[in-house]
Amino acid sequence: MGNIDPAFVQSTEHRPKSKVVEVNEIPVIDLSESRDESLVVSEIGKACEKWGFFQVINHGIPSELGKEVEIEAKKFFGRDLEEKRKVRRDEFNAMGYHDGEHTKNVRDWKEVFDYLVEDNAQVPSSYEPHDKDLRTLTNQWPQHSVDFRETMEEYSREVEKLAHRLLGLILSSLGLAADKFHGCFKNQLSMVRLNYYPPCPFPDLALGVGRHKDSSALTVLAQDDVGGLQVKRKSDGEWIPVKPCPDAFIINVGDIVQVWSNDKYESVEHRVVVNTTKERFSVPFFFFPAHHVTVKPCEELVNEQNPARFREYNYGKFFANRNRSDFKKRDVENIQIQHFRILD
Ligand SMILES: O=C(O)CCC(=O)C(=O)O
Ligand SMILES: [Fe+2]
Repeated sequence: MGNIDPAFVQSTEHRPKSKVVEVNEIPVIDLSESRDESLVVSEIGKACEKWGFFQVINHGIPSELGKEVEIEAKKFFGRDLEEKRKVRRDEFNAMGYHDGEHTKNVRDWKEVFDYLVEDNAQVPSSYEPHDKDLRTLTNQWPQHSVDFRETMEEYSREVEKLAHRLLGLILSSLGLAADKFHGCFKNQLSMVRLNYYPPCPFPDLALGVGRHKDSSALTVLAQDDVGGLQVKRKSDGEWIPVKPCPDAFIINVGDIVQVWSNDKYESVEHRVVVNTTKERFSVPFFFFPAHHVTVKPCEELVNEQNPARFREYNYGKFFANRNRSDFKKRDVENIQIQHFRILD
C-alpha cells in the first residue's frame, strides 16, 4: 500500500469518520413545468434556509446528455498523464487540466478539467484593487476528440438555462424580481468542472475535496452513483452524505446569494470523501457573474432593523484573488466573503 504523501493528509479534526449516518434528508424538489410555481418557490425558499442544499428532478435536461458527459470525461481522465498535461492549467490560463489542487492548503485526491461557459471571458489581470488591466481567459480543448468539446459545450448551454431558472426561483422566494440579476451574467465567468476522484488507499486520511464553500451565486452539480459528497448540517454541524439520486442535480447556495440575501440564505460547507475501490465522477457548474459586477446585499432586503451585513466587493477582483492560490500552496487563507462582513 505504501505511504501517503503528507500533502494529502487532513488534520485530525477534518478527517472523515469511517461510519456515517445514512440519512435521506436533503430536500428533493420537483421542477416539472406543470407544477404550481408558487409551491416550487416556497419549497426552494425553505430548502435554502434550512440546508443551503437541495436536489432537483424533472429539470428538463435530458439524462442522455449527462451520460455523454460522463463517457467523455472518463475517456479524458483515462488518458496518459502526458496527454492530459498538454491542456494543463497554468498561472496565465486558469482553464484546462489540473491534478494538484489544494483546498485550505491540503491537497485534494482528485484530477480536474475546467472550462468556461462563455469562452474568452475577461478578468482583472491582478487582484490589486487599483490595477484596472484586464486579461482574457481561454478554454483549452484536448485534441484527441471533437466529441469531447461538442458534448461539453452543449452541456454547459443546457445547464446555464437551468441555473438562470433556479436563480429566478431563489430570488422569487426572497420576494425579489426573478430577473433582478439576469444582466450580471452577461459576459459571465461561469465555469464547468469535471472532477475525477481515483480510488484512494487512505480514505481515512485524505479527502477528494476538503471542506469549502462555493464562491458562486449557486452551483448545479451532477454526480454519478458512487456517492461521497457530504454537507455540513446547519442545525448541528454534522457531516451528512448527499445520496446519489438518479437524474437529479444537486443545487447549493453559493457565497454570492448569501451576500445578496444578507445572510438569509447561507452558503454551506461541503466536502468529498473518497473510497478504496471505486473511482467517482462529478460535474459542478459554478454560476459566476461577469468581472465588473459589484456584489452587495440587496437594498430591498436591508433596512434599519436589518442593516447590511457585508461591504460590497468587486467579483472580478475576488475571482483574481482566489486564482492566486491555485498554483501555489499559500500559507494565508483564501479570500472569503467573511472578509467583507461588517455585522454578524
Ligand atoms: O464532487 C462533488 O460532489 C462536489 C465537488 C465540489 O464541491 C466542488 O468541486 O466545488
Ligand atoms: Fe463545492
